[in-house]
Amino acid sequence: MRFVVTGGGTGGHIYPALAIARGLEERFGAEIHYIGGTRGMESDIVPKSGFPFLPIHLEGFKRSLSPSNIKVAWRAARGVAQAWRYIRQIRPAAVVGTGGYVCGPVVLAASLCGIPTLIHEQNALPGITNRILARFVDHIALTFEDSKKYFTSKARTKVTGLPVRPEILLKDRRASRDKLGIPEEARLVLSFGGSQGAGSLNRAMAGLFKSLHGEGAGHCGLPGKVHFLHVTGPRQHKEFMEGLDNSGILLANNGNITITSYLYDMPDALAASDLVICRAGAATLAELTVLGLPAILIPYPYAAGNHQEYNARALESTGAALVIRDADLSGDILFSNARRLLGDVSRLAGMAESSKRMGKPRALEDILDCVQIILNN
Ligand SMILES: CC(=O)N[C@H]1[C@@H](OP(=O)(O)OP(=O)(O)OC[C@H]2O[C@@H](n3ccc(=O)[nH]c3=O)[C@H](O)[C@@H]2O)O[C@H](CO)[C@@H](O)[C@@H]1O
Repeated sequence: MRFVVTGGGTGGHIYPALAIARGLEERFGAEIHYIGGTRGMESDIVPKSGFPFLPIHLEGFKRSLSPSNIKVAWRAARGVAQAWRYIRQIRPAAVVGTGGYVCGPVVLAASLCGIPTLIHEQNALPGITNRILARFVDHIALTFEDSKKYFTSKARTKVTGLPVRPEILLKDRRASRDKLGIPEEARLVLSFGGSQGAGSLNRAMAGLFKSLHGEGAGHCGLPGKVHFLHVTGPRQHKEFMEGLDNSGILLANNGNITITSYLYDMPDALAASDLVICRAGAATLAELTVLGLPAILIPYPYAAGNHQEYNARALESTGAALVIRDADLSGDILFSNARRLLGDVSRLAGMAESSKRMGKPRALEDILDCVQIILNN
Protein backbone atom coordinates (compact mmCIF):
# COMPACT_ATOMS: atom_id res chain seq x y z
CA MET A 1 0.00 0.00 0.00
CA ARG A 2 1.28 3.49 -0.85
CA PHE A 3 0.40 6.89 0.65
CA VAL A 4 1.35 10.38 -0.42
CA VAL A 5 1.95 12.89 2.37
CA THR A 6 2.38 16.56 1.58
CA GLY A 7 2.67 19.85 3.43
CA GLY A 8 5.34 22.46 3.74
CA GLY A 9 6.78 25.91 4.08
CA THR A 10 7.67 25.97 7.77
CA GLY A 11 8.15 23.41 10.53
CA GLY A 12 4.59 23.96 11.73
CA HIS A 13 3.26 22.16 8.62
CA ILE A 14 6.13 19.72 8.20
CA TYR A 15 6.45 18.13 11.68
CA PRO A 16 2.76 17.11 11.88
CA ALA A 17 3.08 15.69 8.32
CA LEU A 18 6.08 13.64 9.39
CA ALA A 19 4.29 12.39 12.52
CA ILE A 20 1.37 11.30 10.32
CA ALA A 21 3.74 9.71 7.76
CA ARG A 22 5.35 7.68 10.54
CA GLY A 23 1.92 6.64 11.83
CA LEU A 24 0.74 5.56 8.35
CA GLU A 25 3.88 3.52 7.90
CA GLU A 26 3.37 1.75 11.23
CA ARG A 27 -0.38 1.20 11.16
CA PHE A 28 -0.77 0.25 7.48
CA GLY A 29 2.71 -1.11 6.78
CA ALA A 30 2.61 1.47 4.00
CA GLU A 31 5.19 2.98 1.66
CA ILE A 32 5.27 6.76 2.09
CA HIS A 33 6.06 9.32 -0.63
CA TYR A 34 6.44 12.89 0.58
CA ILE A 35 5.76 15.56 -2.05
CA GLY A 36 7.05 19.00 -1.06
CA GLY A 37 8.25 22.28 -2.51
CA THR A 38 11.85 22.91 -3.42
CA ARG A 39 11.83 26.25 -1.60
CA GLY A 40 10.24 25.28 1.72
CA MET A 41 12.02 23.90 4.79
CA GLU A 42 10.67 20.44 3.84
CA SER A 43 13.35 20.07 1.15
CA ASP A 44 15.88 20.03 4.01
CA ILE A 45 13.94 18.33 6.82
CA VAL A 46 12.11 15.51 4.97
CA PRO A 47 15.15 13.83 3.35
CA LYS A 48 16.77 13.74 6.84
CA SER A 49 13.72 11.89 8.15
CA GLY A 50 14.34 9.03 5.73
CA PHE A 51 11.16 9.35 3.62
CA PRO A 52 11.53 9.61 -0.16
CA PHE A 53 11.13 13.28 -1.07
CA LEU A 54 9.56 14.22 -4.40
CA PRO A 55 10.14 17.92 -5.08
CA ILE A 56 7.88 20.23 -7.01
CA HIS A 57 8.75 23.76 -8.05
CA LEU A 58 6.32 26.22 -6.58
CA GLU A 59 6.40 29.50 -4.75
CA GLY A 60 3.84 31.66 -2.96
CA PHE A 61 2.10 34.59 -4.66
CA LYS A 62 2.93 38.07 -3.46
CA ARG A 63 -0.08 39.59 -1.73
CA SER A 64 0.30 42.89 -3.65
CA LEU A 65 0.03 43.29 -7.44
CA SER A 66 3.49 42.49 -8.70
CA PRO A 67 4.96 41.59 -12.12
CA SER A 68 6.82 38.74 -10.42
CA ASN A 69 3.42 37.11 -9.87
CA ILE A 70 3.33 36.30 -13.62
CA LYS A 71 6.47 34.20 -13.15
CA VAL A 72 4.96 32.68 -10.03
CA ALA A 73 1.75 31.81 -11.93
CA TRP A 74 3.79 30.11 -14.66
CA ARG A 75 5.70 28.11 -12.04
CA ALA A 76 2.43 27.26 -10.30
CA ALA A 77 1.03 25.82 -13.55
CA ARG A 78 4.18 23.72 -13.96
CA GLY A 79 3.96 22.66 -10.29
CA VAL A 80 0.39 21.50 -10.75
CA ALA A 81 1.42 19.46 -13.78
CA GLN A 82 4.28 17.93 -11.77
CA ALA A 83 1.96 17.07 -8.87
CA TRP A 84 -0.46 15.50 -11.32
CA ARG A 85 2.30 13.34 -12.82
CA TYR A 86 3.49 12.16 -9.39
CA ILE A 87 -0.01 11.19 -8.35
CA ARG A 88 -0.60 9.25 -11.62
CA GLN A 89 2.74 7.46 -11.22
CA ILE A 90 2.43 6.56 -7.52
CA ARG A 91 -1.31 5.79 -7.53
CA PRO A 92 -1.52 6.10 -3.73
CA ALA A 93 -4.31 4.55 -1.66
CA ALA A 94 -4.85 8.02 -0.13
CA VAL A 95 -3.24 11.46 0.07
CA VAL A 96 -2.80 13.36 3.34
CA GLY A 97 -1.98 17.09 3.35
CA THR A 98 -1.08 19.37 6.25
CA GLY A 99 -1.31 22.75 4.53
CA GLY A 100 1.18 25.22 3.12
CA TYR A 101 0.87 26.15 -0.54
CA VAL A 102 2.58 22.99 -1.84
CA CYS A 103 -0.33 21.01 -0.45
CA GLY A 104 -2.78 22.68 -2.90
CA PRO A 105 -1.84 21.12 -6.25
CA VAL A 106 -1.00 17.73 -4.74
CA VAL A 107 -4.29 17.24 -2.88
CA LEU A 108 -6.25 18.74 -5.76
CA ALA A 109 -4.66 16.41 -8.32
CA ALA A 110 -5.43 13.42 -6.07
CA SER A 111 -9.02 14.47 -5.60
CA LEU A 112 -9.51 14.92 -9.37
CA CYS A 113 -8.05 11.42 -9.90
CA GLY A 114 -10.65 10.01 -7.47
CA ILE A 115 -8.07 9.17 -4.77
CA PRO A 116 -9.29 9.55 -1.14
CA THR A 117 -7.93 12.70 0.50
CA LEU A 118 -7.58 14.09 4.01
CA ILE A 119 -6.21 17.42 5.17
CA HIS A 120 -5.06 18.41 8.65
CA GLU A 121 -5.46 22.02 9.80
CA GLN A 122 -3.10 23.11 12.59
CA ASN A 123 -4.42 26.56 13.41
CA ALA A 124 -7.59 27.97 14.95
CA LEU A 125 -7.83 30.30 11.93
CA PRO A 126 -7.34 27.98 8.92
CA GLY A 127 -4.81 28.74 6.20
CA ILE A 128 -5.94 29.72 2.71
CA THR A 129 -4.74 26.49 1.05
CA ASN A 130 -6.77 24.29 3.37
CA ARG A 131 -9.83 26.50 3.05
CA ILE A 132 -9.77 26.07 -0.73
CA LEU A 133 -8.99 22.36 -0.53
CA ALA A 134 -11.88 21.78 1.88
CA ARG A 135 -14.25 21.76 -1.13
CA PHE A 136 -12.40 18.86 -2.74
CA VAL A 137 -11.33 16.56 0.11
CA ASP A 138 -13.08 13.65 1.83
CA HIS A 139 -12.03 14.36 5.39
CA ILE A 140 -10.74 17.32 7.40
CA ALA A 141 -8.90 16.76 10.69
CA LEU A 142 -8.80 19.82 12.93
CA THR A 143 -6.65 20.93 15.83
CA PHE A 144 -9.18 23.34 17.33
CA GLU A 145 -12.96 23.04 17.71
CA ASP A 146 -13.07 26.79 16.96
CA SER A 147 -11.97 26.32 13.37
CA LYS A 148 -14.94 24.07 12.46
CA LYS A 149 -17.00 27.10 11.51
CA TYR A 150 -14.61 27.96 8.67
CA PHE A 151 -15.22 24.61 6.98
CA THR A 152 -18.74 24.48 5.65
CA SER A 153 -18.11 21.98 2.83
CA LYS A 154 -19.64 18.51 2.81
CA ALA A 155 -16.36 16.89 3.85
CA ARG A 156 -16.46 15.15 7.23
CA THR A 157 -14.62 17.02 9.96
CA LYS A 158 -13.16 15.68 13.17
CA VAL A 159 -11.33 17.53 15.92
CA THR A 160 -8.28 15.33 16.41
CA GLY A 161 -5.70 17.78 17.74
CA LEU A 162 -2.20 18.11 16.33
CA PRO A 163 0.11 15.09 16.40
CA VAL A 164 3.31 15.81 18.36
CA ARG A 165 6.68 14.07 18.06
CA PRO A 166 6.59 10.83 20.06
CA GLU A 167 9.55 11.84 22.34
CA ILE A 168 7.42 14.66 23.78
CA LEU A 169 5.15 12.07 25.39
CA LEU A 170 7.90 9.77 26.59
CA LYS A 171 10.07 12.02 28.77
CA ASP A 172 10.32 11.71 32.54
CA ARG A 173 10.37 15.02 34.47
CA ARG A 174 12.98 13.97 36.99
CA ALA A 175 15.37 12.47 34.41
CA SER A 176 14.97 15.53 32.17
CA ARG A 177 15.71 17.85 35.10
CA ASP A 178 18.83 15.87 35.98
CA LYS A 179 19.96 16.08 32.37
CA LEU A 180 19.48 19.86 32.31
CA GLY A 181 20.97 20.37 35.78
CA ILE A 182 17.82 21.89 37.30
CA PRO A 183 17.72 21.42 41.09
CA GLU A 184 14.70 19.50 42.37
CA GLU A 185 13.48 22.39 44.55
CA ALA A 186 13.68 25.03 41.78
CA ARG A 187 10.86 25.85 39.42
CA LEU A 188 11.83 26.09 35.76
CA VAL A 189 10.59 28.87 33.48
CA LEU A 190 11.28 28.03 29.82
CA SER A 191 11.07 30.82 27.24
CA PHE A 192 11.43 30.62 23.44
CA GLY A 193 10.02 32.16 20.25
CA GLY A 194 9.21 29.85 17.29
CA SER A 195 12.04 27.81 15.85
CA GLN A 196 13.61 31.09 14.67
CA GLY A 197 13.43 32.86 18.03
CA ALA A 198 11.53 36.12 18.52
CA GLY A 199 13.10 39.59 18.70
CA SER A 200 10.44 41.17 20.90
CA LEU A 201 10.44 38.24 23.33
CA ASN A 202 14.25 38.46 23.51
CA ARG A 203 14.04 42.16 24.36
CA ALA A 204 11.41 41.53 27.03
CA MET A 205 13.40 38.64 28.54
CA ALA A 206 16.49 40.86 28.64
CA GLY A 207 14.35 43.41 30.54
CA LEU A 208 13.13 40.71 32.90
CA PHE A 209 16.68 39.54 33.57
CA LYS A 210 17.60 43.16 34.26
CA SER A 211 14.87 43.32 36.91
CA LEU A 212 16.26 40.16 38.49
CA HIS A 213 19.85 41.27 38.32
CA GLY A 214 21.44 41.97 41.65
CA GLU A 215 18.88 39.98 43.61
CA GLY A 216 21.36 37.11 44.00
CA ALA A 217 21.46 33.63 42.58
CA GLY A 218 18.39 31.50 43.13
CA HIS A 219 16.15 34.26 44.57
CA CYS A 220 15.75 36.96 41.95
CA GLY A 221 12.80 38.79 43.49
CA LEU A 222 10.48 35.91 42.71
CA PRO A 223 8.74 33.61 45.15
CA GLY A 224 10.90 30.55 45.89
CA LYS A 225 13.78 29.29 43.81
CA VAL A 226 13.29 29.87 40.08
CA HIS A 227 15.53 28.81 37.20
CA PHE A 228 15.22 30.39 33.74
CA LEU A 229 16.05 28.67 30.48
CA HIS A 230 15.82 31.12 27.59
CA VAL A 231 16.21 30.29 23.88
CA THR A 232 17.21 33.29 21.76
CA GLY A 233 16.98 31.72 18.28
CA PRO A 234 20.17 31.04 16.34
CA ARG A 235 20.27 34.28 14.38
CA GLN A 236 19.69 36.58 17.34
CA HIS A 237 21.92 34.90 19.88
CA LYS A 238 25.00 37.07 19.49
CA GLU A 239 23.03 40.31 19.60
CA PHE A 240 21.14 39.12 22.68
CA MET A 241 24.30 38.21 24.59
CA GLU A 242 25.93 41.52 23.67
CA GLY A 243 22.81 43.35 24.87
CA LEU A 244 23.02 41.61 28.25
CA ASP A 245 26.69 42.47 28.49
CA ASN A 246 26.01 46.13 27.70
CA SER A 247 23.36 46.24 30.42
CA GLY A 248 25.93 44.96 32.89
CA ILE A 249 24.08 41.67 33.40
CA LEU A 250 26.65 39.05 34.24
CA LEU A 251 25.13 35.62 33.92
CA ALA A 252 27.91 34.16 36.02
CA ASN A 253 26.44 36.13 38.96
CA ASN A 254 23.02 34.60 38.37
CA GLY A 255 23.36 30.84 38.78
CA ASN A 256 19.69 30.59 37.89
CA ILE A 257 19.71 31.75 34.27
CA THR A 258 20.66 29.60 31.27
CA ILE A 259 20.69 31.06 27.77
CA THR A 260 20.98 29.03 24.59
CA SER A 261 20.59 29.78 20.88
CA TYR A 262 18.50 26.69 20.02
CA LEU A 263 17.17 23.71 21.95
CA TYR A 264 17.62 20.41 20.19
CA ASP A 265 16.38 18.71 23.35
CA MET A 266 13.09 20.59 23.53
CA PRO A 267 11.23 17.45 24.73
CA ASP A 268 13.50 17.38 27.84
CA ALA A 269 13.13 21.12 28.44
CA LEU A 270 9.33 20.88 28.26
CA ALA A 271 9.25 17.85 30.56
CA ALA A 272 11.33 19.77 33.13
CA SER A 273 9.31 23.04 32.99
CA ASP A 274 6.77 24.58 35.36
CA LEU A 275 5.87 27.63 33.26
CA VAL A 276 6.50 28.37 29.59
CA ILE A 277 6.74 31.79 27.94
CA CYS A 278 6.50 31.56 24.14
CA ARG A 279 4.84 32.44 20.82
CA ALA A 280 1.59 30.70 19.86
CA GLY A 281 2.52 28.50 16.88
CA ALA A 282 0.19 25.51 16.68
CA ALA A 283 2.86 22.81 17.08
CA THR A 284 4.18 24.51 20.20
CA LEU A 285 0.68 24.77 21.68
CA ALA A 286 0.00 21.10 20.97
CA GLU A 287 3.17 20.25 22.90
CA LEU A 288 2.22 22.47 25.86
CA THR A 289 -1.29 21.07 26.14
CA VAL A 290 -0.37 17.42 25.67
CA LEU A 291 1.93 17.86 28.68
CA GLY A 292 -0.44 20.12 30.62
CA LEU A 293 1.94 23.07 30.93
CA PRO A 294 0.75 26.53 31.96
CA ALA A 295 1.94 29.31 29.67
CA ILE A 296 2.29 33.00 29.01
CA LEU A 297 1.72 33.37 25.28
CA ILE A 298 2.83 36.28 23.12
CA PRO A 299 1.28 35.61 19.68
CA TYR A 300 3.39 36.66 16.67
CA PRO A 301 1.33 39.57 15.31
CA TYR A 302 2.41 39.21 11.66
CA ALA A 303 1.43 35.55 11.16
CA ALA A 304 -0.99 35.21 8.21
CA GLY A 305 -4.45 36.47 9.22
CA ASN A 306 -3.05 37.00 12.74
CA HIS A 307 -3.75 33.29 13.31
CA GLN A 308 -1.41 33.00 16.33
CA GLU A 309 -3.70 35.36 18.21
CA TYR A 310 -6.63 32.98 17.52
CA ASN A 311 -4.51 30.00 18.62
CA ALA A 312 -3.53 31.79 21.82
CA ARG A 313 -7.06 32.98 22.65
CA ALA A 314 -8.30 29.39 22.32
CA LEU A 315 -6.01 28.48 25.25
CA GLU A 316 -6.75 31.64 27.16
CA SER A 317 -10.50 31.02 26.97
CA THR A 318 -10.14 27.75 28.90
CA GLY A 319 -7.79 29.27 31.47
CA ALA A 320 -4.76 27.29 30.22
CA ALA A 321 -2.72 30.37 29.35
CA LEU A 322 -2.35 34.05 29.88
CA VAL A 323 -1.95 36.14 26.71
CA ILE A 324 0.16 39.28 26.32
CA ARG A 325 -0.12 41.11 22.99
CA ASP A 326 3.22 41.69 21.29
CA ALA A 327 2.49 45.44 21.20
CA ASP A 328 2.07 45.48 25.01
CA LEU A 329 5.13 43.37 25.73
CA SER A 330 7.93 44.74 27.91
CA GLY A 331 10.35 43.40 30.48
CA ASP A 332 8.28 44.89 33.30
CA ILE A 333 5.01 43.40 32.10
CA LEU A 334 6.57 39.99 31.62
CA PHE A 335 8.28 40.16 35.01
CA SER A 336 5.11 41.18 36.87
CA ASN A 337 3.01 38.47 35.17
CA ALA A 338 5.62 35.77 35.79
CA ARG A 339 5.94 36.87 39.42
CA ARG A 340 2.16 36.86 39.90
CA LEU A 341 1.79 33.36 38.46
CA LEU A 342 4.77 31.89 40.28
CA GLY A 343 3.45 33.35 43.53
CA ASP A 344 0.02 31.78 43.06
CA VAL A 345 0.53 28.05 43.22
CA SER A 346 -3.16 27.19 42.97
CA ARG A 347 -3.66 29.41 39.89
CA LEU A 348 -0.67 27.77 38.23
CA ALA A 349 -2.05 24.33 39.07
CA GLY A 350 -5.46 25.34 37.66
CA MET A 351 -3.83 26.53 34.43
CA ALA A 352 -1.90 23.27 34.19
CA GLU A 353 -5.13 21.30 34.58
CA SER A 354 -6.94 23.34 31.92
CA SER A 355 -3.96 22.95 29.61
CA LYS A 356 -3.93 19.19 30.11
CA ARG A 357 -7.66 19.00 29.41
CA MET A 358 -7.03 20.62 26.00
CA GLY A 359 -4.20 18.21 25.17
CA LYS A 360 -4.84 15.56 22.55
CA PRO A 361 -2.40 12.69 23.17
CA ARG A 362 -4.45 10.52 20.80
CA ALA A 363 -4.25 13.00 17.91
CA LEU A 364 -2.19 10.73 15.70
CA GLU A 365 -4.35 7.66 16.37
CA ASP A 366 -7.49 9.68 15.61
CA ILE A 367 -6.05 10.98 12.35
CA LEU A 368 -5.12 7.43 11.34
CA ASP A 369 -8.70 6.35 12.14
CA CYS A 370 -9.93 9.09 9.78
CA VAL A 371 -7.60 7.75 7.09
CA GLN A 372 -9.10 4.30 7.66
CA ILE A 373 -12.58 5.79 7.12
CA ILE A 374 -11.68 7.38 3.79
CA LEU A 375 -10.03 4.13 2.66
CA ASN A 376 -13.21 2.20 3.48
CA ASN A 377 -15.53 4.59 1.61
C1 LIG B 1 5.51 32.84 12.06
C2 LIG B 1 4.48 31.84 11.66
O1 LIG B 1 3.65 32.09 10.79
N1 LIG B 1 4.54 30.66 12.31
C3 LIG B 1 3.63 29.57 12.01
C4 LIG B 1 4.40 28.28 11.79
O2 LIG B 1 5.15 28.13 12.99
P1 LIG B 1 6.48 27.28 13.17
O3 LIG B 1 6.81 26.65 11.85
O4 LIG B 1 7.51 28.09 13.86
O5 LIG B 1 5.94 26.15 14.14
P2 LIG B 1 5.43 26.20 15.66
O6 LIG B 1 5.68 27.46 16.36
O7 LIG B 1 4.04 25.71 15.62
O8 LIG B 1 6.41 25.06 16.26
C5 LIG B 1 7.80 25.28 16.51
C6 LIG B 1 8.44 23.92 16.79
O9 LIG B 1 9.84 24.09 16.97
C7 LIG B 1 10.23 23.47 18.19
N2 LIG B 1 11.43 24.18 18.72
C8 LIG B 1 11.43 25.54 18.86
C9 LIG B 1 12.56 26.17 19.37
C10 LIG B 1 13.70 25.40 19.73
O10 LIG B 1 14.71 25.90 20.18
N3 LIG B 1 13.63 24.05 19.58
C11 LIG B 1 12.53 23.42 19.08
O11 LIG B 1 12.51 22.17 18.97
C12 LIG B 1 9.01 23.57 19.10
O12 LIG B 1 9.07 22.62 20.13
C13 LIG B 1 7.90 23.28 18.07
O13 LIG B 1 7.77 21.90 17.83
O14 LIG B 1 3.50 27.17 11.55
C14 LIG B 1 2.53 26.92 12.58
C15 LIG B 1 1.63 25.75 12.14
O15 LIG B 1 0.94 26.05 10.95
C16 LIG B 1 1.72 28.19 12.85
O16 LIG B 1 0.81 27.97 13.91
C17 LIG B 1 2.66 29.35 13.17
O17 LIG B 1 1.94 30.52 13.43
